[in-house]
Formats: sequence, structure tokens, C-alpha cells
Amino acid sequence: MDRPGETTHFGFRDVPLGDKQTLVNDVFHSVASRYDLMNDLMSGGLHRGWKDIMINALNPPRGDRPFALLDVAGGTGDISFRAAKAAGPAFHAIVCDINSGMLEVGRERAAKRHLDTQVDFVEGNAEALAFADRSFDAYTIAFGIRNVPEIDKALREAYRVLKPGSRFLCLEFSTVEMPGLDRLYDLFSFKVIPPLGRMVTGDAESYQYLVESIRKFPKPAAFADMIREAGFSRVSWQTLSGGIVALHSGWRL
Ligand SMILES: C[S@@+](CC[C@H](N)C(=O)[O-])C[C@H]1O[C@@H](n2cnc3c(N)ncnc32)[C@H](O)[C@@H]1O
Repeated sequence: MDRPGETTHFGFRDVPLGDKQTLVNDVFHSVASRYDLMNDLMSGGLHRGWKDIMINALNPPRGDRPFALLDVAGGTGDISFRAAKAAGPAFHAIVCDINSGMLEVGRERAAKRHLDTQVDFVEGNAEALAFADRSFDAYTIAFGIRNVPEIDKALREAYRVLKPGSRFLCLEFSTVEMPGLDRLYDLFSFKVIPPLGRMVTGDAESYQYLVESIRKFPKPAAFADMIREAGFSRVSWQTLSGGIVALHSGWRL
């Protein structure tokens, strides 16, 4: 950590910048084994549709052309599995995540799906990727960047490891500004999700962090500026489900 004295947010709390990653890691260690079930329950299955929209945008080649995806904060592998299903036989993905518990669940899921040759799981930090410059055809990060303490560093790393002409895609919770839906969404977020988290994972606090961290994440235009700042071109975004989620895209030219 090279920013001594700086603070950041962990949900609604201010914490020393150097403490955030450990707190985030505790969250995902705690929920790893029931993470996928909770996603379905919390979103009523909507996260599947959002992920499919990301895979459509990724549009991995269906033929024999090799395609290397880096799926950062890829957790239990959902994005990479979906991409592998949509792609041809020369597709390969690396799921890179800082949390060994999430990766372990991901490896088991890959084996069950017979995707363990096409999808590898590697422990690593989005802020300091252990991959060579210009080595991937695409970079995805889904519901991950919000958890990274220094988002600007992660975006610069994304740019560094992408080949020129390749794409960055980020799916993340965003801001609901639709009148009516915003109040309903807040009510559901704060009154339903943490108790549901307690019932399913025995951990309400991790899901309290989830709903708070969503509120602290930049709005789509501000996040697009951060992506441009990291060097990406043709940055665009689309909001989904009334702004619950946004999909950002950028190109390394
Ligand atoms: C909400 S999960 C998303 C998992 C998966 N992408 C999905 O869509 O289901 C967030 C993931 O970000 C990971 N994460 C948090 N900080 C990270 C970091 N600095 N580097 C890499 N992964 C990180 C967590 O370990 C966790 O697995």
C-alpha cells in the first residue's frame, strides 16, 4: 500500500485504504459456499440475464480462432463458463480472483461442467496482475470492481494486459433513478437482502456491505471517465433493469 494515511469506504464506513481489501476478503470467504445460490435468490434470477447481455457484448469467436479471456474478480466462474459455452473450441479463460474460497468453489463448478481444460482459476489481485503486457483478447469484470480498493489501479492494469484492438467490459451495480423504482429498490436492498443473507449464509453483515457498497460506487458517467482516464477509447455504457446494473465497455486501441 503506497498511500499511507488515506481512507476509503467499506460500505458506509470510512476505513484506512490499506484495510479495505482484508475486509472485502472476509466478506467473500464468509459467503463463498452459498454465493451462487444467494445471487439467484437476491436477484430473482435476473443476474443470469445481465451476465448473458455481457457475453453477447463480448461475442467470443465461435470458430477455431484462439481467444484468451481474462475474467478478473471472476469468483466462482459464472462469466467464464457462459463465455466458454458461447465460444468455439479454441476459447480459453483465466478466472483471476483474490479469494481462494471463491476460486475453490469455481474449480468444482468447472469440473462438474467439464470446462476445466477451457477455464483456469488463478489467485491474483486486480490492482497488480501477474500477466504479461498485451496478452489477452478481452478483459471482463462482473460485480467485482466495486470491491477493489484502488479502482484506478485495476483499470490501468486492465489496459496493460489487453492486446491492442481488444475490449474491456465491466458489469456492475449502478444507480436506480427511475421514480418509484428507486424507493422500492432501496426498501428491498436494506430490508430484505441482509436478513435473506442471514438466513441463507448465516451472515447478514456481508450483505449489508453489498447494498451499502453499491450506493458508494460512481454513477455511470463518472465511471466512464475513470475508464477513459486509464487509457481506453470508445467508452460507452448501457444501463439495465432501470439502472440496477450498468455494462461499461472500452477499447484498447
Ligand atoms: C461479487 S463477486 C463477483 C464474482 C463473479 N464475477 C460473478 O459475477 O459472480 C466479487 C469478487 O471480487 C473479488 N475481489 C475483490 N477484490 C479483488 C481484487 N482486488 N482482486 C481480484 N478480485 C477481487 C472477490 O474475491 C469476489 O470473488
